[in-house]
Amino acid sequence: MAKLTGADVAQHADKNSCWVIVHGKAYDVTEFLPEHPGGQKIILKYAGKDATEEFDPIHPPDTLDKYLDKKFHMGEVDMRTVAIEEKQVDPDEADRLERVKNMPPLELCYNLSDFEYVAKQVMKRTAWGYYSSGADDEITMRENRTAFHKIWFKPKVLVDVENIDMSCTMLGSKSSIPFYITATALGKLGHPDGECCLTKAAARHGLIQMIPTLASCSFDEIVDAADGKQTQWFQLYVNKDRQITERIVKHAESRGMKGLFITVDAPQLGRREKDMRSKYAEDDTAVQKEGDTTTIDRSQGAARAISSFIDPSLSWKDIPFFQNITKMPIILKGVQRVDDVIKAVEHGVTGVVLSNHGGRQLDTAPTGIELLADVMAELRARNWQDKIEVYIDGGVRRASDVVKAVCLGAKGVGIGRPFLYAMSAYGVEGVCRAIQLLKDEFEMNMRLIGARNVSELTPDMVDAKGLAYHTIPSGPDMLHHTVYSPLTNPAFKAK
Ligand SMILES: Cc1cc2c(cc1C)[n+](S(=O)(=O)[O-])c1c(=O)[nH]c(=O)nc-1n2C[C@H](O)[C@H](O)[C@H](O)COP(=O)(O)O
Repeated sequence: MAKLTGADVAQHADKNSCWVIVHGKAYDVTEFLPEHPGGQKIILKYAGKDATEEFDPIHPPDTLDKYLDKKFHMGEVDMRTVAIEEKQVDPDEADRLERVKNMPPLELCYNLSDFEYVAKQVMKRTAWGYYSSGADDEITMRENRTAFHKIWFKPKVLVDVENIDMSCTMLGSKSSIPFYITATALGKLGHPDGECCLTKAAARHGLIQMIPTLASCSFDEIVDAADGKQTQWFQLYVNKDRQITERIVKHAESRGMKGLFITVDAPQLGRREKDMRSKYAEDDTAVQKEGDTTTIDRSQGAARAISSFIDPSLSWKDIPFFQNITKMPIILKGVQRVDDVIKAVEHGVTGVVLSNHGGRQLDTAPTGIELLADVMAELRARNWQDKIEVYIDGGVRRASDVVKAVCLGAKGVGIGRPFLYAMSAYGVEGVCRAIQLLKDEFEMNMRLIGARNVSELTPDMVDAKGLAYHTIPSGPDMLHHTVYSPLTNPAFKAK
């Protein structure tokens, strides 16, 4: 079949007949226009043209193959005949680079909050709205942070701590330190190289990276960006179509993934108002008009736009399906109760991540660190502590948080937003600096607590009684309040 030309596609450039080109193929999206969660405007901007650059940061590469009926796949386009729109740098990217120029040099970032401050200045609104948002009133997102402040160290003195070994193993793979880069979607919203930035930094620092299902970079791009020696895990959102899921899992295993993290806390994505607000501000066709009876909720931000495939019927009865299709260790990511950890052991999974998705799902769900203390007590009471690897994530911003989690029994700790923030202005170098800052803090903390290696970080080195008390308002957390509050931040006022 002859290829289409740019002129063929350009004839379909309005609401009545709208074709776009993505990765050299033409798609008729006319019927899809009113359903696009991101609104119609953004698609019509590229009607009859090549939309690849706009499409890539938000949509996993196989989105159209998976979700647009084949009858709307119009065929290959001879890209030599497509008028190059003067290939200008994406205007958002030009703006980002302009803002980066006014940021402090990387060496002036001394902690992860510095990166958060810089990211807020540098990122475009949709990126900051998406990355920084938590669900509803963001109580859990804040509690993720303050929970660590309720745990106090009980340091030992006069321990010979000249030689410190921070290394550990997680799921049988070596890591230079007991934290990993966790799965966070849409990496290209914050930086044009997306998740590949995280891959390169993880390789340089001997860290494990968890690759998200909803990455902006394709899965193979991320694996190809690895150095061939580093360990990568795969985070899975289970698709309603189990055949798609099976294909994805088998491919992940064939590419060398050393762990399958099944996300179990998101049968529906949480309601994140900063994400929604930035979506509205960008494109008011994304909201339903008077009399518009379609049921699509187009007011959601990037999150809902990309997650309609997730299967809300996923349940414990599905665990054998996964155990049959892969030899990878299976970890349930997003477990939030002690009795579900017990069930996980009984179902023979290898591990759990005690997590509330960074506070982006059920608001006032418990924090991973608080749950960890209860989980380990129950596992030890049954002498099951060696039957399952327990991880936590959420709100980790200091190495002392990692030390506390390991003392309480965590095998390792996932860190999300800080690496996105570090990447937004400084790319790979930013993520490497963030990791190095944590390593320096971790080594110092081990010396000061009196532990020479990770196995000496034990429960008797912390006093975690304070975890039982949920945050008593202790006055505004000005650092974060000024970063998050829409009241002090005009950028978040809807137009
Ligand atoms: C910050 C962030 C987190 C996301 C995330 C996207 C962002 C921007 N996304 S989300 O689009 O669905 O919400 C994912 C995801 O793809 N899959 C997942 O398992 N967890 C997702 N998480 C949760 C993440 O894996 C950690 O649980 C969380 O980031 C840990 O909290 P901190 O960010 O405070 O470290």
